[in-house]
Amino acid sequence: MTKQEIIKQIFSKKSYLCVGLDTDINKIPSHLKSAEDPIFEFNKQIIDATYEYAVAYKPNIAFYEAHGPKGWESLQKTIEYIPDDIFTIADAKRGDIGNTSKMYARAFFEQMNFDSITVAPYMGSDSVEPFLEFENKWVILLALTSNQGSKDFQYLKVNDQSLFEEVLQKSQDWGDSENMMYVVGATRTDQLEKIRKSIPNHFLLVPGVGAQGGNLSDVSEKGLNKDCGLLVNSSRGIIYASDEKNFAQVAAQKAKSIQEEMEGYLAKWC
Ligand SMILES: O=c1ccn([C@@H]2O[C@H](COP(=O)(O)O)[C@@H](O)[C@H]2O)c(=O)[nH]1
Repeated sequence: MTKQEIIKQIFSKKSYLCVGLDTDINKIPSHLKSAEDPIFEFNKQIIDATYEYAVAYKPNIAFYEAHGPKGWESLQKTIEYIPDDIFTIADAKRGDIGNTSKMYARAFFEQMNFDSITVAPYMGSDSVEPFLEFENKWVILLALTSNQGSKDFQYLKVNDQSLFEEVLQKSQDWGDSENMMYVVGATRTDQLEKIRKSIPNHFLLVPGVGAQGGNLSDVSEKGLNKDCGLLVNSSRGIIYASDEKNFAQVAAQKAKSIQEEMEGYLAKWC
């Protein structure tokens, strides 16, 4: 999917919501557990209910890998079910020596046809570049993550700046705002203005609103640019809003209320 296609979706739906499909068999409503593929059945109903309000879906690959071959099958069915006009993110956090990264890229871009994949920058340019060789596919590079442990390394000083700033700067040599986005946690808004200044045109994937306590208003005020430039993810806050039979309806209400808030911010800041 191209940047222009992403922007078109955002302004037509008036939403920059990404729904995270972190589907945990232990958290899905009990009436679905007798289905042939409960994980896919849950995802299907969540997608049907939230499609109107979302521009992206982000299955976190760990939740599927944990079930072995059956989990990969649920993931494949899920990705095939997501409508073509929706941006898809494989939250896989991959990255290895070049010839291995190439295989990861083939798995997620060719076999599963994801639009994008999250990649860890730690192994450097040759671990990221193989993902950038695919046309209309995106690398979403981890920059400043939402978890507590981000403080262990990401703020360490390197060349007079924080390591995450070094990642932002150095990676400008690898790709551009047409094929690279960055992960910046919603719990890190104290850095967001500065990040937006240093990469004015890139999209940011922002996880951490909802269950992790990040604030959508703050993220939007500091992170929006003229093209929107944000995909804000919520997983548990939407998909597990209810564990009753009406879970999909409740998920839709949650997604709708986030979309309505986003509509206001788009009108104000873009
Ligand atoms: O910095 C990061 C990078 C990735 N994630 C992932 O996003 C979702 C967040 O889920 P919630 O339930 O909305 O908290 C999850 O898949 C994480 O692995 C992140 O949270 N922070």
